[in-house]
Amino acid sequence: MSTQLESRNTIIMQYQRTNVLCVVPSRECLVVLLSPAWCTAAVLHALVRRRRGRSRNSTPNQCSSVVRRIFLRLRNGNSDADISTDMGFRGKYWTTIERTCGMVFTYILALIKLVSNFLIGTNKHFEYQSDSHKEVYKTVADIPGPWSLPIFGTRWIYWKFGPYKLNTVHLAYKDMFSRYGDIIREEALWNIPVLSVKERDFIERVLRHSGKYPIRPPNEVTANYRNSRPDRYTNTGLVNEQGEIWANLRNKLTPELTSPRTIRNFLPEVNLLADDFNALIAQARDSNNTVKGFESYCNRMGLESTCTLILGRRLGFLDGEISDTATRLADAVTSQFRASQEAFYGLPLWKLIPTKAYKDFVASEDSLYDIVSEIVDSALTDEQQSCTDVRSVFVSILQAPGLDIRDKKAAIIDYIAAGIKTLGNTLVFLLYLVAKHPDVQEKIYDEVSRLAPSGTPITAEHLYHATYLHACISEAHRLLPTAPCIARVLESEFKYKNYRLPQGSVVLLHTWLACLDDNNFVDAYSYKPERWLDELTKKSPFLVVPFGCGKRMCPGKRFIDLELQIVLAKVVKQFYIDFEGDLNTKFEFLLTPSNANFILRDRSC
Ligand code: HEM
Repeated sequence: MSTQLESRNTIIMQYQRTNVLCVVPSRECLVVLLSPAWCTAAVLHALVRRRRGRSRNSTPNQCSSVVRRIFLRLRNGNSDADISTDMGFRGKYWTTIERTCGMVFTYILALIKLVSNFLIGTNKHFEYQSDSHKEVYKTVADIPGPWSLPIFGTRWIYWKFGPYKLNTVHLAYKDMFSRYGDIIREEALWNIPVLSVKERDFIERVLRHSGKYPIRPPNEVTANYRNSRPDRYTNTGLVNEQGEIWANLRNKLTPELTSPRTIRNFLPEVNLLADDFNALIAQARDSNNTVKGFESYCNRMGLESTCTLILGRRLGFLDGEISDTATRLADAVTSQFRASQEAFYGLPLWKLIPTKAYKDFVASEDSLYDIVSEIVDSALTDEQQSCTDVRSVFVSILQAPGLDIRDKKAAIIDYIAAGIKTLGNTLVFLLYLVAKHPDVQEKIYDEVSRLAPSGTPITAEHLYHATYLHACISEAHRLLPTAPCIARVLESEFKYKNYRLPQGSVVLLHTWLACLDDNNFVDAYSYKPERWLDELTKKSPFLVVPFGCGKRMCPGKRFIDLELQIVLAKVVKQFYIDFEGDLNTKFEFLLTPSNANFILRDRSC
C-alpha cells in the first residue's frame, strides 16, 4: 500500500492496485472512508470509546485526536503496523459488542445527517470544502454527488428508503446529472469513488486514448465467485479479466468470432433463424393480432442465435415446445442478470455472508456451467469435429492453443451470457421504434423489396446496398441502447475542467445520455434514421457505441449487426408492425423492455 498527499485533508492511497481516497472533513468527527479495514475499524473503535466515556487510554478529546492521528499517520506514509501499535489498538480490546455498537452508532449519526439533509434541502455542508490553493485543480473529493455513508458509500440511494429504485437506475442518472452537473461522484462499497460523465469531449478523450490493456471494472460478484472455484475456473474470464491474462484470452478466443469470413458463412443460417422467428411471432398472435410479452420471444431469438453462433448447433428455442435444456439455460441467464444487479447495487452484504441474491447468482452460474459442460463434453466425443460453417466458432474455441479446458468452458459461458439478453433487448427496441414510425417502416419495406424480391434469401450483396436499413439500426442504437454506458478505469491522470482525476479512477461514460443531448444531435429525442445518411452524423464514432469501443469492444458486434439487419428486413417484409402506447423499460444491469405488446398484421392481407 502506498499513500500520497492529495490535498490538505485528502489522501490518495494505492491499495491492491486501486486508488483509494481517504477524506477527513475538518468539521466532522466521522471519517468518510475509503480505506483499508483497519482504518475503518480504528475510527469506529474511537467513536465507541468516546460515546461510552469509559476509555482507559483516551479521553473524549483524545478520541477525536485519534482520528486526526490516523490522518496524519497516513499522510506521513506510516505502515499499518505502526499505526495500530501507536494507537494501542490491539486485538484483545476487540469484542463483537464493541464493533456492533460502533457500527450502530455511526449509522445513527449517518441517518440523522441524512434526514437533516432532506429536511434542510441541501447537502452542501456534507461536501468537501475546497480551499484557496485547490482552486487551480480540484480533486475527486470536490466532485458533487449524493451524500455518502461511511463504508457503504452512496449505494443507499437505491435502498428502500432512498430516492431511486434499483430497477430504474437509468432514470436515476438522468436525475443526478440534472442535480449535480456534468460530472457526478458516487461511492461504492468502502467509499471507492465512481465518477459518471456524459460530456462528449470527456467520453471521446477516454475512449480514444486507451492503452494496450484497457481496464473495464470487473463484475465483482462474478470475480468473487470464480476465484472461489479454482476447480472450474483458472481466472475470472474474458469479460472480467485485465492486463496480460485478458489479452491472452482475447487473442486466443475471439479471432474466429470477429472475422468477416465467419460472419459471411453464417448468413444462410441467420436467414433461417429470421424465418423461424417470423413463424414464431406470427403464431403467438391473439385474435387481435397482438403478441403480448413480445420481449420473451425476442429473448428466445437471442438464445437461439447466440447458441447457434457459439455452439454451432440449434437448440430449439424457436420451436413451439422448448426442450428442458433450453428452459434451464434461459432461466439461468435471466436469474444471473437479476442477481448480479441486486448484488452490485443493493446492500453489499454478500461480501460478508452469502445473501439470497448471491446464492441465486451462484445457482445460476452453476446451472450455466453444468449445461455448457454437458454440451462441450458431448461435442468433445463427437466424431464430426470438422469445421463446418456454423461450427467454426465452437471448434476454434475448443482448439484454442495453450488454454486449459476450464478457460474454454468459461469462454463459452461468457459468450452465451453476454449475447442472449443484449440481443433480445436490442431487437425489441429496434422493432418498437420502427413500429412507432410507419413512414420509416414503409421506406424499409420499399428498400428491401427492391433489393431482395419475395422468396429470395437476403445476401451480403443486398445488405451492402441497404443503406436505409443500416440507418434505422444505427438510429435505434442511438436512441435506445441496451448498454447505456461504458465503464473504464483511467489508465493515467486525467484533467477535466478544473478537476484532476488520478490514474485508477473508475468512470462511467454515459454514452446514451450524451446521445440524447441536443448539443450532440439535433432534435435528439426524435427517431430520425435520415440523420445517418448524412456524413456528419457518421463522424460521431465515440458517442453511438452500443458495443463499446477500442480493444475491449464487444466481439459479438459483427454477428449482431448481421442478425439485426436480416431480422428487421424480414419482419418488415412480412408484417405491418404497430405498438400501442409507450414501451416500458427497466434496468436489469442492462436497459430492458417490459410488458411489450406488439400488433402484427400480415402484409399479404
Ligand atoms: C445486441 C447485442 C450486444 C450488445 C449491445 C453488446 C454490448 C457489449 C458492450 C457494450 C460491451 C462492453 C464493451 C466495452 O467495454 O468497450 C460488450 C462486451 C462483450 N461482449 Fe457484447 N454485446 C452484444 C452481443 C454479444 C454477443 C452475441 C456476444 C458473444 C458472442 C458478446 C460477447 C461479449 C464479450 C465476451 C465482451 C467482453 C469483451 C472484452 O472485455 O474483451 N456480446 N458487449
